[in-house]
Amino acid sequence: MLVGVPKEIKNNEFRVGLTPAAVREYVARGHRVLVETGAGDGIGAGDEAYVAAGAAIASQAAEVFALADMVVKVKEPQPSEWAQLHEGQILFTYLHLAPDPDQARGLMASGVTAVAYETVTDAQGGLPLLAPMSEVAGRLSIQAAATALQKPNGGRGILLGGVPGVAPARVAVIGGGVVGLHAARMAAGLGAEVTILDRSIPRLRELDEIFAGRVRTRYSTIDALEEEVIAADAVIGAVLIPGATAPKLVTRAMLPKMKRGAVLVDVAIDQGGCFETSHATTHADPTYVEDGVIHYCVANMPGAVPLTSSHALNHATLPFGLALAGEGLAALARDPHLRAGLNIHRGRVAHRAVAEALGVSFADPVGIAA
Ligand SMILES: NC(=O)C1=CN([C@@H]2O[C@H](COP(=O)(O)OP(=O)(O)OC[C@H]3O[C@@H](n4cnc5c(N)ncnc54)[C@H](O)[C@@H]3O)[C@@H](O)[C@H]2O)C=CC1
Ligand SMILES: CC(=O)C(=O)O
Ligand SMILES: [Mg+2]
Repeated sequence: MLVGVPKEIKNNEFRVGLTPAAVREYVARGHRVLVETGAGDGIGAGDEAYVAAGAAIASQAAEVFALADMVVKVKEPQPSEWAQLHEGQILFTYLHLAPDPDQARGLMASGVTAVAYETVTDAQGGLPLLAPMSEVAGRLSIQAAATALQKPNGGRGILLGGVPGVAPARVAVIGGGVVGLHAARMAAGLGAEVTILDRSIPRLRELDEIFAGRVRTRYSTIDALEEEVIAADAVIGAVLIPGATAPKLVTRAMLPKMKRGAVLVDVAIDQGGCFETSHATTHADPTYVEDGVIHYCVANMPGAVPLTSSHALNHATLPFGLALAGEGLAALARDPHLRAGLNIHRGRVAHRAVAEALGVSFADPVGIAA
């Protein structure tokens, strides 16, 4: 198969779909890889590193989109990229279609078979291609909160860990999955007073074991959520219902009750956000203020640390990408976990939760290679 890697074009997105080490794995299995010039610049991997790994270099993205049997990216295709995808081609990348009907229409019109990293599953009920970036974003969310809380940045002027004799900041983490765990770990590590809210009792039990009393856990009723949000200096939004639009858990009506200069970090913004007042921002202009509360809603947080993120992402995507390259659509027929990643096929939405969120009919992907 010819595997194509265009340079990412989303605002301040410095990750790359395949690292040189991943390219070498594809080439070792007899695939050809075509990489757009400069695609690896953000991780310090120049064209020469890709050539050494066995790739050919394309001078323009158009060449990659025209020739590739499978396009491997990081972020959802931007409008200029939808137009270049075509029938018979596989797209393997993050999509986050539920809150993005325009992209869904663009991909359906292109005829591409689009496999979304974020809905690929594993036998343990996890999301193995979302997890590494959730680890990164969870950890980054506390760096973002700490920065926003500084007075010159418009925040309350509180240090997350406090100092001896002065109370630390309070951090509420809504959703105790991968993002929530890593956010809580960083916040607790810096000395903050942390509460994690979740609706899964088994997960709250696990978190209680992991943190051994260092972090509080609370079942997320409306009451508990309101209490924690109002008391918090920083709130991290980290809920997920796979494929679906995020539930709006912090309402506009709660904001006036919050502390002035508190910060909301909506990591779930890529699924539409879990705060009613969230709208997506970019690394170029990451925050805005509503009702005296700072909002940080960057949808590609890991793009800010591309060295860490690109390697972590490639480690997770590699076996699935190799299966797609080796077997084509038959890999989707064989592996139900990879098939769970299928979002668009033959102009139809092939993921039930995505179809429900978009209000379109669902085309069952079973028997896809037939
Ligand atoms: N902004 C960014 O750059 C990035 C965003 N993300 C996003 O972060 C979000 C969280 O991802 P993960 O932690 O990997 O998901 P996860 O599936 O590991 O965890 C989600 C947690 O939310 C809980 N939950 C669901 N509904 C809830 C509710 N109503 N109240 C309380 N808890 C609830 C679940 O029980 C689960 O423990 C996703 O939307 C993901 O796409 C992930 C990486 C980067
Ligand atoms: C998960 C995701 O959307 C990201 O890493 O940008
Ligand atoms: Mg995202």
